[in-house]
Amino acid sequence: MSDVLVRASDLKVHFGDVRAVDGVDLEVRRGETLGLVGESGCGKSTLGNALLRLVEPTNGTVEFDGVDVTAAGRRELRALRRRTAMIFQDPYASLDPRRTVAESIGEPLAIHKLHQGRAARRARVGELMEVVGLDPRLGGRYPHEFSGGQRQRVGIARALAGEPDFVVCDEPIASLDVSVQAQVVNLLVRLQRELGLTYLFVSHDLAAVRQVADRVAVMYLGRVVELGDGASVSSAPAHPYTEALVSAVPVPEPSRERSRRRIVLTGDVPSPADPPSGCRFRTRCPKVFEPCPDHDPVLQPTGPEQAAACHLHGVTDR
Ligand SMILES: Nc1ncnc2c1ncn2[C@@H]1O[C@H](COP(=O)(O)OP(=O)(O)OP(=O)(O)O)[C@@H](O)[C@H]1O
Repeated sequence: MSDVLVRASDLKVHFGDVRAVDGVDLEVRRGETLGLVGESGCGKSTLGNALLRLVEPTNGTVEFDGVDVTAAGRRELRALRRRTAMIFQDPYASLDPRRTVAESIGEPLAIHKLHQGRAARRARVGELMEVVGLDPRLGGRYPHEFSGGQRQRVGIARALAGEPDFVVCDEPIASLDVSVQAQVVNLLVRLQRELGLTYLFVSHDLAAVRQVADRVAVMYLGRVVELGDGASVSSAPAHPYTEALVSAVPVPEPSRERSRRRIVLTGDVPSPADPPSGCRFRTRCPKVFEPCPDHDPVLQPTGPEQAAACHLHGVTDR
């Protein structure tokens, strides 16, 4: 069995002129949490959706457990739907307000024909609620009767209903009160351990990603510019963009925090409809050198478990 569960190869998703994902090669390993960070609009959600084939790629392939899902027929796609799930940023928007939470959690069971029959389904919904720390007796209530953290637990229970292997967590704590963020993160970590899940954890917040991720992929304008184990990426970033992201994260110790040097990127993020020629970070890069070669760099190893797409790390062409 390969240790890679999901593999994207030269994946592109364009919406008209907008190159939301523009040539991504990425592997998600079985049982890991791969963090995906980058500024708003860099293509994180689109990449997550494309890995689950919720959007059609413009180019490239996605393999799930060795099967090319971009070429999958209906049966294979149905199997993929069952083995994958998504946890959304805003459970309020992703849950149907007119359905009880038990109905919402039970819906994937009906879709995937699991635990058939009323009693079996009811029992399974109760079990799922318990797994995420909700009292099953609250199953008859509606989403608006729950707090934000509880609603996210409902969203997680719904995601787990099909017994997925791979879960894309798209900013799962961004809309929650700070006080409950840690509880939801701890729940996700516990569920991963207990159920052997593989996560893609999408966030604009490097500090949040660092807490949960084994490895981190950094995205900029539709491409992965750095990939590595969490410790290396955050303590010795190899790409100038990652360096800027790392420098923006506050340090808990006051003495180190006082001497923290922030790298403030100047200039606007270019439009994904018209990315700069050559390296697409060059218009904002503090380390741009003249002349950076005029093609887009590809990921090059910079350490045992680290790679960066930057001309500082050797010049290669695709
Ligand atoms: N369905 C769509 N149709 C057209 N453009 C889209 C669509 N979905 C996303 N985009 C555009 O693609 C680019 C990438 O968006 P995406 O939501 O993937 O980024 P993101 O990094 O997840 O940002 P955020 O954190 O704000 O969600 C943006 O310019 C966005 O406007």
